[in-house]
Amino acid sequence: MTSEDKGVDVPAQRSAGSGAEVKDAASREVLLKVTGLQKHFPLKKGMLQRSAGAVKAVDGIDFEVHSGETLGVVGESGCGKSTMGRLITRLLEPTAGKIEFEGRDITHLGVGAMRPMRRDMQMIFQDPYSSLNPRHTIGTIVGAPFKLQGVTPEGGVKKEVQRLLEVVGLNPEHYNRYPHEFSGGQRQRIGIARALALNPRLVVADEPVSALDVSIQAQVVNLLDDLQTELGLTYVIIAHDLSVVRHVSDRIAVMYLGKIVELADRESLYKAPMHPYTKALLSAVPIPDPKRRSAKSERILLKGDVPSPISPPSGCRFHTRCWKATEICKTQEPPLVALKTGHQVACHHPENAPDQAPGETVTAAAREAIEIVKVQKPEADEVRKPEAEETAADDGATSSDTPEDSPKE
Ligand SMILES: Nc1ncnc2c1ncn2[C@@H]1O[C@H](COP(=O)(O)OP(=O)(O)OP(=O)(O)O)[C@@H](O)[C@H]1O
Repeated sequence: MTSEDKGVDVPAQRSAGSGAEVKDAASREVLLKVTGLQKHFPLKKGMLQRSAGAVKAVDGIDFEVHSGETLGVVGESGCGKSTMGRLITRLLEPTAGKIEFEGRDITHLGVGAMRPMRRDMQMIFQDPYSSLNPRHTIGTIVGAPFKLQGVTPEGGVKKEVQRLLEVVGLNPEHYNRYPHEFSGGQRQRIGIARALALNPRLVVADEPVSALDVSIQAQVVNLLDDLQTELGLTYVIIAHDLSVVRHVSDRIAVMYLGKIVELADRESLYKAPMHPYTKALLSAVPIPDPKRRSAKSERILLKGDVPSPISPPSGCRFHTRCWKATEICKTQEPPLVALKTGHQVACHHPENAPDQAPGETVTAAAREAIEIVKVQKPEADEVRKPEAEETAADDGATSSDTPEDSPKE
């Protein structure tokens, strides 16, 4: 990462004060509150388009996001993370539940009523290749939110767009260039500049780095982190594995088949995960400590695929893949409850906490549910925060580089 990224100059935007202040987010006001949120996509079949059930993509989730914090949301592909992100930014209409933003119920606001709210909540998308219109210059792309909202920033749109490009570490002189002239990392910076244009309060980033090269991932994650400190942003960052959100999240929600199965402070979740699913996900995360990196460790391989969200398993949805499952797990859905301060889990037999259904016998299927493998943890495939700045190849996104002299990844 470059020094330009670090010392972002943001005079016209909301300032958060010190980073420490920002990271003490749990004590801050609740910016977003989600209660019983559901999204069921109806399935139709035949010529008559008869109803044939529904994909229960998000199936009753509750959480809060505090002003200035980062909530990481993780889970395997198809567990409903993107749908959740699109619901909270109101790009999708919920089937049930409630979404409150700054205390206001926005669950069913129409397009017109949502327009002014859009300034306050923005989304960054996964694919920096398809999320930018190839026929528009980056000036037009980053300036689009001003046009859509009918807002003229002080000094005019061009000046503000150039300032935003600088804020995200791009050369403001590249205002008239097209997306194809930029590398993946640079395009994601363009997406970030566009998201920041209207000085939002909440930014939902849906897998913001998963389409990027590993060395570039660290730079973009660091940029998001720096921007949060500078601008007082609140983030919901969606990722499919825990290594991406590890350094930037204050709290982490783990999703499985449309449900939140664990929600905890980062420290608590990494040190003592309670849900067996989280434990399995964590066992796949590379060890960040360089001294321990060559250490052998155990990886929990979950056998079997994620069941279909059209007809999820009864009781605890994870019971078909869990090595601790008992009869109660098959029949009773465990509620998401706080078993420790700041640590909620939905499990009858949690790890690192008293068993909620002691005396139950593990089912025969559970004994076959996983495979434990000894692995030498790889060194390279992780998002490292400080080291990445020293070692990662620059993605050419500095204000002094040009797209020509910085080859695309
Ligand atoms: N518009 C839609 N119509 C029908 N089903 C949908 C729709 N959008 C998503 N789904 C389904 O909802 C479920 C959750 O999808 P979602 O994209 O939210 O998961 P995800 O955790 O973000 O996965 P990924 O990491 O692969 O994007 C999946 O089974 C998906 O196929």
